Amino acid sequence: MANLHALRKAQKAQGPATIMAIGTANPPNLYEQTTYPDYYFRVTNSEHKQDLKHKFRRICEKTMVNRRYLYLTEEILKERPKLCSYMEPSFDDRQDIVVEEVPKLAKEAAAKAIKEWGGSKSDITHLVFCSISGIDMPGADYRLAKLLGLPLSVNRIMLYSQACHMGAAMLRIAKDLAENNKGARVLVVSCEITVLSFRGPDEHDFEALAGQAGFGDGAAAVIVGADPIQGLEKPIYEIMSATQVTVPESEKAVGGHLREVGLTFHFFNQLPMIIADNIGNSLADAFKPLGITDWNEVFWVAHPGNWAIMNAIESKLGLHPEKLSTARHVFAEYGNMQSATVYFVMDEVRKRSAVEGRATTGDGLQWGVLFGFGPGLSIETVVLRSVPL
Ligand SMILES: CC(C)(COP(=O)(O)OP(=O)(O)OC[C@H]1O[C@@H](n2cnc3c(N)ncnc32)[C@H](O)[C@@H]1OP(=O)(O)O)[C@@H](O)C(=O)NCCC(=O)NCCSC(=O)CC(=O)O
Repeated sequence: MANLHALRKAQKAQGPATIMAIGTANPPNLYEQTTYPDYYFRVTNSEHKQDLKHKFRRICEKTMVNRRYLYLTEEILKERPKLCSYMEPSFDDRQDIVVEEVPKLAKEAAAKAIKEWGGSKSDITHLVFCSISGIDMPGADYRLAKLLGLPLSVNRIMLYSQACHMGAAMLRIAKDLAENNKGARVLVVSCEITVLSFRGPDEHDFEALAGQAGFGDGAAAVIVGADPIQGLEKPIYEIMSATQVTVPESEKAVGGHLREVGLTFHFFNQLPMIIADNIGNSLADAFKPLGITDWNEVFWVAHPGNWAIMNAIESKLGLHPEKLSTARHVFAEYGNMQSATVYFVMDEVRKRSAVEGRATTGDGLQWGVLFGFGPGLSIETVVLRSVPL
């Protein structure tokens, strides 16, 4: 028994899971929000719906998004006109694109993370990959591992058809992998492109229209491992805890359905209040062991969702405006890239901290919260510890 105990102890890492690199990527096509209504109504052959176009312009302005990167272009849409209809069966056309393109964009982000990490690809032991799009066999994880040239021994996990909370949820998974497998180096990748949900406008479907106005395409990757090798690996944040909670009776608050017409999307207008009303309990539970009860004492890496959600959280928790300013900046510059967004925010927080001469990677503070939410309603709360700069 004593030997077994020693064996099990030797299998585990000593220190906490640590984020050692962050990489991000977007498709090359940049769309300014001011001209997007003209583009969108032209490519979807909807110019005759002028009233709806004016409404869409107002919705675009209300999002507070300035610009977004999207994989789809006018040329691609001309080749695949079914994507421009409101509800024509079009799944095969969409699937042909996402199966190929999701791993490719993911590779760009992953390659940047691996470069920053500085280790060898052969030392990557686990790959955790999420995308709403691209269900296939073998999956996008297999394609990504092949594109990157990862060892055949890499342990792969593919998470399809999840949404915005998965950026935080994958850190929860990576933490368990890194801390329970000594020497593990986990490549965590998220890639979201909106090809499944792009569709033409319909005056009776506000939720689809709001989706067209707010979602953007992006990929992000992080490397997670415990016990960084001194002189070789540079910690950015330690992951102290990671938990998920499901808000009861809230499954209709936000979600989607994969159908012949692609991915449909729905949300409640009350979503901001539902999130703001429930996040306080998650924060209290997460920070109780540290004795922290003032949410302005921690740095924030929040999934933005939309502007109203950030307003509701800020007001309910009494947050100072700078706490969500990086989340707002990322949302304004890229839109809601679903599960990838929170990694863009994390990348921006550590870069801004360095540029502004802060003492730590977390705006000069020691403790921080990385927060995600998505269909369920699932709330993910990750406690981060910054490192000195
Ligand atoms: C689209 C919005 C910017 C609109 O902002 P506001 O609601 O403040 O603006 P507003 O009230 O003036 O509404 C703008 C126009 O839309 C109309 N409108 C608003 N709500 C409506 C509804 N439910 N049904 C029909 N029309 C509606 C208004 O009448 C108005 O039209 P008119 O101008 O004609 O009077 C916002 O609702 C928004 O950000 N929605 C995004 C939703 C979203 O993407 N959520 C995803 C987060 S989910 C996530 O991140 C997690 C995940 O995906 O898992």
